[in-house]
Amino acid sequence: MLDNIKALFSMLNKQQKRRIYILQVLFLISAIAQIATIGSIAPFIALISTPEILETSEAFATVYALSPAESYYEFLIFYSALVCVVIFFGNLLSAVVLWFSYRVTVDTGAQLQRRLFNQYMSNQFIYFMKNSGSHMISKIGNQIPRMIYMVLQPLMQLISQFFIVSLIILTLFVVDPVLSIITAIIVSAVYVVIFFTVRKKTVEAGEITTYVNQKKLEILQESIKGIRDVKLLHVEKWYEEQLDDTTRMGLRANSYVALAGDLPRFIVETIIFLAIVGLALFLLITEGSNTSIVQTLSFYAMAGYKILPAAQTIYKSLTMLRTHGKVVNRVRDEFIDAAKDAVPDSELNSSLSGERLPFKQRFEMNNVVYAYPGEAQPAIKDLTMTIEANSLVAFVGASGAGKSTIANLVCGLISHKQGEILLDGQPLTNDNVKAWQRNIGYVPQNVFLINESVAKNITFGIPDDEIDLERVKSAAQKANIDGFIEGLSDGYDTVVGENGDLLSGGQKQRLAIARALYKNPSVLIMDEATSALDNITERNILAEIRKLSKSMTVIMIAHRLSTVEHCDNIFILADGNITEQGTYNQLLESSAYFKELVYGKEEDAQQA
Ligand SMILES: Nc1ncnc2c1ncn2[C@@H]1O[C@H](COP(=O)(O)OP(=O)(O)OP(=O)(O)O)[C@@H](O)[C@H]1O
Repeated sequence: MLDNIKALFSMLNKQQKRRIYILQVLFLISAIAQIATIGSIAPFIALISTPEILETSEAFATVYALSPAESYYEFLIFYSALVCVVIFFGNLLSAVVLWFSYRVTVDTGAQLQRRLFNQYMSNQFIYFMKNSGSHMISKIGNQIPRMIYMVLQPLMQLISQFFIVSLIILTLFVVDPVLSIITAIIVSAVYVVIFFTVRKKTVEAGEITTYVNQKKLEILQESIKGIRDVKLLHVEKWYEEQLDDTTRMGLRANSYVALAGDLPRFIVETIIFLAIVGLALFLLITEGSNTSIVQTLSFYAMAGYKILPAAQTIYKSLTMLRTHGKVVNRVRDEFIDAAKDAVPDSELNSSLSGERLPFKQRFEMNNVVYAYPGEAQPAIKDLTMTIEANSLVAFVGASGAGKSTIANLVCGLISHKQGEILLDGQPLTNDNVKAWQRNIGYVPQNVFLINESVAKNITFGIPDDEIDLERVKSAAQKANIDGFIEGLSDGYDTVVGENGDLLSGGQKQRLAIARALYKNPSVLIMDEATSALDNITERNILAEIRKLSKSMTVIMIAHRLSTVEHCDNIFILADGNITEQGTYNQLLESSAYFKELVYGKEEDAQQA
């Protein structure tokens, strides 16, 4: 458990630690205030039950003399008011400290979530290819809140209640050392025995909770995102049962932890009640009926009334720490892992604005080698090529030949390990890659759309007040989707549904093209970006793209040869390298592979 607490503190920054230390001081002050409330009740009861105490007790006589009261009743009112003030301010202070404690812990959680998200975002593109999205979502959305609510908050409660219990026992010790030691031993023995009896199962319950949270997320993502397959395979019931089984497993674990946390209360409550009854009988037998018995009993009853919930909270907090402690180490490890290859925070940019790298002549790759992390075989092998600025080029090749990998290298989303990439003769490095990326518009194979308006999908990532509607319309026109958008009920304000579910595949692709063009890129990369379009729409877009390529470099990754006919240069890729290049007509002459592709196409056309 100490290991978990250390791990938790290792994640906090200086300010967070300072606030937690301040909180400890406040806990101590609040505990002292609570003790004052206990201490003020017993004399009050004595004063009511025995008015003559004002003369018999030296302490009462002194307070009476110092007070403005001139009679017993006036003093009773004065003392009652004093008790009320002590109780009111004591509890007010405790409430304020509790509020501050929640603020500090919740704030810490929010900051940690933001920091982990920032670390994820500071990673290279490859990090997101290696790590699953649900894993990252679960860390931020699930495990950090669990760490805050199930570990940090219980830890703070444990410390605050520990102060209260210790001070009560200390006060009892001053009043009656033997009795206080016996109380402390009995109460702690009950808690310790139960804690050690249930601790193994509570740790297991914590592990089950971690598993269940992750599993539920996966089941929900799989079934909802893969709804088409789920429906066609008729496996809705299977997913429902999976979800139900997993949820039940989690609930069983949680109810065990809840029961283990509440169980000792009943035992300790009974013991304390019996102890007070026993004490009353003992005092009656040894001292006879007198006022000091009432005073002593009310003091112990008040102490018991305060000590019981405090001890219970300590125990429950310990059970929570035991159950969920491991989540802290997991989050800490995630911070370490995500920080390994993260770039410094200052290099992250939150807008499109910023310097662009001038690109006027050519893009070159010289003997570039790229292997995906953990892969023995490079995906790109000793590749050399030149793309002239403001030209229209295409990459053609079999599936897995390396086309998308080249596109990622051109974008600087992945970094080559050998060889060099030159932009107008200048090497592409970590220092200029951001400025280079501002030049690039990328249309991916799988279009990602957000559940927002058409305009926001085109301007993706731009703050609302910076959206330029004229530019949006111009991009839509070039992508051949302006007519469709204007025909929609809300035009550019029409919401497209989650991942564009209210649109056809071709409409999604054209929105993605408009999004890439909105950036006014000097390089446009289209990764199979017209595959879902009908022939006429594709022809219209390609005509537009050809016009654009007079003032923009266009790189197309293509399976369909119809898209490459008018290219200035076509690169044929096989097994991570360029095997041939030339114009459409040149390749028809020189490349057997290309010829086969074209003949295939012609045969298809004839069949159609
Ligand atoms: N994230 C990755 N990790 C490991 N290997 C990868 C990864 N992505 C791609 N590869 C491998 O790199 C090689 C090139 O893949 P790439 O996606 O670039 O091919 P492609 O020509 O674009 O294929 P397709 O036309 O099917 O999209 C393939 O052998 C592929 O298995």
